Amino acid sequence: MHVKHLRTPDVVIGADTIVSVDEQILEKPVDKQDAYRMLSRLNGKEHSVFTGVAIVHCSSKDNQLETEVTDFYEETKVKFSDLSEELLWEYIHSGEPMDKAGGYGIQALGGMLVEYVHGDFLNVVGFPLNHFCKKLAELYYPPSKHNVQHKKYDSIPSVDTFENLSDGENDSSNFTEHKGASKLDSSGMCSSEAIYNSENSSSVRTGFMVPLENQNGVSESAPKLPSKILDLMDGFRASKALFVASKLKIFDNLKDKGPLKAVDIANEIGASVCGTERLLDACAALGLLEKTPQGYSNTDSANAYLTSDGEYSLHGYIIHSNDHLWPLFTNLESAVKEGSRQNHRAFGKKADDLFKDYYHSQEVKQRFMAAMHSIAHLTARDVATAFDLSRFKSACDLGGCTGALAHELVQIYPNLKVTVFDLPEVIANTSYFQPSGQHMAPVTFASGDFFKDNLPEADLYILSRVLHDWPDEKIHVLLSRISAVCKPGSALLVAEIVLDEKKTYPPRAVLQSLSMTEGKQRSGSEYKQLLEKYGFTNTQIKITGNLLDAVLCFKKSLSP
Ligand SMILES: C[S@@+](CC[C@H](N)C(=O)[O-])C[C@H]1O[C@@H](n2cnc3c(N)ncnc32)[C@H](O)[C@@H]1O
Repeated sequence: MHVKHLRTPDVVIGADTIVSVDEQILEKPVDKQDAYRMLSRLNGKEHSVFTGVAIVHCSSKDNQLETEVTDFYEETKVKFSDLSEELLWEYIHSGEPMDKAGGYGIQALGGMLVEYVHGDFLNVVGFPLNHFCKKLAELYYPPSKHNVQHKKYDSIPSVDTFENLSDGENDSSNFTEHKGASKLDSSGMCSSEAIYNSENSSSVRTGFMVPLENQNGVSESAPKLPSKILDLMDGFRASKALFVASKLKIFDNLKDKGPLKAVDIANEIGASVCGTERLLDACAALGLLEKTPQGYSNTDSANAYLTSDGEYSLHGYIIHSNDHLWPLFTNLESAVKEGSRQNHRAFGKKADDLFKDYYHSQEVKQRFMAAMHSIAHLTARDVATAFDLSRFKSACDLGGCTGALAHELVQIYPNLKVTVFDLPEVIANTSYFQPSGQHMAPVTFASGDFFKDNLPEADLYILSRVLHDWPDEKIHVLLSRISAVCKPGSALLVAEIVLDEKKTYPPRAVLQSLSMTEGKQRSGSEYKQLLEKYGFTNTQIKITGNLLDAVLCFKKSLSP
């Protein structure tokens, strides 16, 4: 403007907004699938919306442009409720997500996805007006350092118009009483006011927050609460409350019932009334239960995921987390110091083979299988549809456990026959997990050891949550054996959490690694490299937005 139109603007304002979840930035989706990936990441979780703003104050001196830049950002926390696939897709089909950071617009249809907003709503819309006004006021009316009494505002400061701010006639030593202050107070919009007493004049002005400085010039404004750190500090209490409520079958007892009083639930589960009441309140505080004067009841999420017979129940995995992972994680310090698994400390004996350890007792085995089943069932649809597998006629799910993925595959691809291959002690216990009322013919179960025994013939092999468990030598044996039986053009589908290239996302995978199995989690390029070593090419990676991602690769044709 200065050069082209020979006019110097007073001020230029730039702003842009991003959405961030689990330390990742979500920009605008490039297509519907990308919008789905973003919205699935936000589903049921709290995320942050940041807007960065730059205010460039311009002036010209001797025809030279002079600029002074002030920048700031505003963060607002937004939580999505637990949303169904149908709702997400309906929202995506509305077309609204496409030009919006994070794939939603809170001011329109996207508002229905949001459970709560902590902070400035307008910041989520795209511009943090309140913070901006405060900044403008600071810039144009810097407060005197002396005698500043400070009180905090809850609401928008009383700036009549922006013209008032930019007229340049007022300065910090020449405040006049601002009529808006009492108007706002009486209407209840502002909870308090800031009062400045300069040496020469006593005047009242409202409009912006100024940190009070003590005699040493040190700011005494309250520090910003580190909410993420505080949440992590409390995380273990919340996890344990969920585990114990699941173990005591609180969610099962409340299923399909009206609100129940603590005393009734305590009687049902054979626990103390005072202890039960505290646990129920903790579950209500964590959003797992509803509490009303009539008593406690399950939330929709608790009915769907926390009851032991819910279709997508996570009960199995929660019990595994309580009984197996929790004792291991309480020995994390030793695990880190020694660089090894801590089964001997947690369970009193060393684990030579991860699975022998799980399968040494019927109870532990069933618990482990239920845990695997709950995650496999929840992820099976997304893994099965990550790629079009309709060209394959037969598949073999190696280490396929209860057959949850196999059953989903045959539903989606009716021409596919799937064999689930697992250790004999697992195959002997799969009947409990089979879906009822389905035509079962296309899924068969075969027992064997994939390191030693003949692998069933198939034109698609599957390794779901297998590779991350084993050290490189074992992976070498397994992939060499699969590669040897795989005909050119046949494929291998790997289902794992695929790490980003920095290997810090998603945190779930990085935290799983702390269990110190001899295996490891890998990034997309690491999977590609590993699979290429065993003759698999054309590797495609699909980040599903679910708990497991998918990698598909094809056996290279023999060179002529
Ligand atoms: C982490 S679980 C994953 C189960 C299932 N694929 C899923 O994604 O839910 C690993 C599976 O590999 C099986 N497994 C371990 N060692 C095996 C072996 N030597 N031969 C065949 N299966 C094995 C285990 O019994 C278990 O079912």
